[in-house]
Amino acid sequence: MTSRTFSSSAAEASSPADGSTAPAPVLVVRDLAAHVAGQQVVEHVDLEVAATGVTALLGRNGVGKTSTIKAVMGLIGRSGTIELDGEDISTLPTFKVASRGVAYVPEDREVFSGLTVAENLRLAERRGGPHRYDLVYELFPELRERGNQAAGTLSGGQQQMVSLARALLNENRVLLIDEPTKGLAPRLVTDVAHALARAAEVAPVLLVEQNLHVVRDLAHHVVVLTDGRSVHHGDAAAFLDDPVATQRLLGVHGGPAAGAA
Ligand SMILES: Nc1ncnc2c1ncn2[C@@H]1O[C@H](COP(=O)(O)OP(=O)(O)OP(=O)(O)O)[C@@H](O)[C@H]1O
Repeated sequence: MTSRTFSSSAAEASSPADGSTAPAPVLVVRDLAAHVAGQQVVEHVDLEVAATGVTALLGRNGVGKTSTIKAVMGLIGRSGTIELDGEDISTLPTFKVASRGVAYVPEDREVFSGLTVAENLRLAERRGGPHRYDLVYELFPELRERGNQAAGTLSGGQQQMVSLARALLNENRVLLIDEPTKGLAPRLVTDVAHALARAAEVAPVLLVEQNLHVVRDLAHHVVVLTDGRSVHHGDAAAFLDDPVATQRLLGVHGGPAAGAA
């Protein structure tokens, strides 16, 4: 059933085949806690995003995956340690976290619907550049063709492309991407997964994703949350191949043919 149909390169990129030591993780989070409207939504999360490739952040609905990403971005109140390339960013406001090179692709795309595709991209340009329009249009040629179209009139998949393109436009140290295939038709899931694989060649990715086919194809490492706590870290394939662990932690029967959650 499952096959490496999108691209296996991202999943394999971060595996040092020669036995050499893996490079230091780009993002290290320790003892993260976060709250929204007086409610604690993240209790204790430790995670590392590998220096290359895709690290997947997994868990059942409502366990705190999105809140973890928002806490890293400083979008919700947080405590704990967050280091980017060894530098503490845990007290920085969101605009400074972003300007240090942490890109966020939110779950609901959040394009400016009244603006054109081109204007959405222009708005994302970070001062000083460089701006990688070549990469963006190579990955998403449709966005060039639809440059004058209002983003709100795009399909869900096309809006996802705009959202990913905004993150890829600038040189970032790490991409935090929240459920990019959510609600997309199977063909578009494949397209977005292709784009994610290419994105991971440009910058390491922390990916929240419910579709385990996509996780299997893209991710090298997984971090699994339960009730606001990180409870498992490790090799993605080993985790997905363990039906007991996937059943217990994700509520789906895993195993070598693990499918969508
Ligand atoms: N603005 C908010 N106000 C109150 N509770 C919130 C708010 N945002 C999130 N929560 C709660 O925090 C918990 C974690 O939510 P979060 O969206 O981080 O989970 P998730 O793992 O990303 O879920 P899903 O997979 O369903 O997107 C949930 O119980 C949710 O109801």
